[in-house]
Amino acid sequence: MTQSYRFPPGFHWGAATSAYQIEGSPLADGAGPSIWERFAHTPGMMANGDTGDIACDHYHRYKDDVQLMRALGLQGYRFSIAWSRVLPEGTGRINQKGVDFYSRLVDELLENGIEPNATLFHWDLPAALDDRGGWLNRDIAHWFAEYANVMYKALDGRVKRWSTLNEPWVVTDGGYLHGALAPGHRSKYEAPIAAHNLMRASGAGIQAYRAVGKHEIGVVFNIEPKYPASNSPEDIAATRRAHAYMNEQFADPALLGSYPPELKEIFGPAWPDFPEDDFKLTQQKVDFVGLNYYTRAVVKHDPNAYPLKAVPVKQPNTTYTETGWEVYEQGFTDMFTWFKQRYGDIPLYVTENGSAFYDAPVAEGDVVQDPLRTSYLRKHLKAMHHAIEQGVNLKGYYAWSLLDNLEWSLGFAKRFGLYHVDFATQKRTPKATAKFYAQVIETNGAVL
Ligand SMILES: N#[N+]C[C@@H]1[C@@H](O)[C@H](O)[C@@H](O)[C@@H]2O[C@H]12
Repeated sequence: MTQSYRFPPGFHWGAATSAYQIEGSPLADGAGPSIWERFAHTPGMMANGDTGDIACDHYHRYKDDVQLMRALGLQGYRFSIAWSRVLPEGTGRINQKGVDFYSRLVDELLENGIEPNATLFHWDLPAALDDRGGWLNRDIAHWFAEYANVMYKALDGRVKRWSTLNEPWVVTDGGYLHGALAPGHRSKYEAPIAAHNLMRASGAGIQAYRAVGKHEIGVVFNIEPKYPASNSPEDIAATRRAHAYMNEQFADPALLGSYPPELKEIFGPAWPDFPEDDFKLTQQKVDFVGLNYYTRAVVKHDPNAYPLKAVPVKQPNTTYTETGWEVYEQGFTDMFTWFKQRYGDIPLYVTENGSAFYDAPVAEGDVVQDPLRTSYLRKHLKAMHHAIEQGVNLKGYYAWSLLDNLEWSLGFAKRFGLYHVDFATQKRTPKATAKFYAQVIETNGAVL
């Protein structure tokens, strides 16, 4: 009997984006600058000098982009809200034009039968708050709750699925430890403090929602399963450190109210003794957790690697994406199994999954042929189905991404979109993967 890949009735199919990566017009209509506005305009920080000044011009083209979603039969759309568009100084004064943009977007989605899924923070912290210490200032938990309440009041009811944070690990590893992302700090003393305050803020945002919200709220983590390069004790220990640092550092305080012991081993004297009371804030009941999966890492011990003493090992005879990530769909299944074993049967959404591959230029009216991206999607959807068959409480999937967009400091060259974007003309062209995904949605997976 051939395997059926039909998903459970009501499984939710969507696509995802984020504000700074697609909107453009970051300072329009009274918006304040974010740390990404500053970082992108700092010479040398962005590939090819690319910025989010225009990006996909979604701020002006959102109605057309909603029609692109409708053409695929998307049931949901995960987007993020630019904090400094609605609170230009991060707290206090509300920029109603900024709030109105997201209100119009939500209404456009609902009018086209697409469920809005809003992320409050997808890396673009208001610059004014960074000037006050940003994620290093414990007050940011209150600043975030104030911002969250502004958006709950404006959108809750029309938005029925909220996330507090997107991928806090990337914020601290890229923005505070290695300096490759905004705000570009390089300190093993700052990274744990920023990480802890991110989870305090997430907890404060969830607490605030419980007081006024009537629907669902959760948090989104990136998970990269780690596999030892050998059975040597050193490699196994290195793998454990890498796993705790990336996959448990944020989910544990949110879902268990503690940190894994490896973090003190990794950071040593740079690891603060956080007040026990903080975990009463970080640990809040969530209605779901969003998991972003792209790849796995095979890990070996390296005494010179800072600060993990662990490095990834490239694998032979396999496919790697344009972002240097191994195509490894078994890791997708393994991730769900691990997460359920450690944190219990929490409802889960795949809030991002996708791949960047080179896309050949297109002729007018053609479909961009992208076989490697379609293969990646097909393999990962099948792996996701296996997880559901093993009892994982998986409710939905958001493909990353609806559109080719600004891949942060990697610029526009890394293309993840279901739709190709010609950034010179802003023309959107469907890729073959978009057509395939539309069939997956229409058949609820039976086409796989
Ligand atoms: N790189 N990459 C693709 C994708 C990025 O574009 C998203 O903004 C992040 O949430 C996450 O890192 C994943």
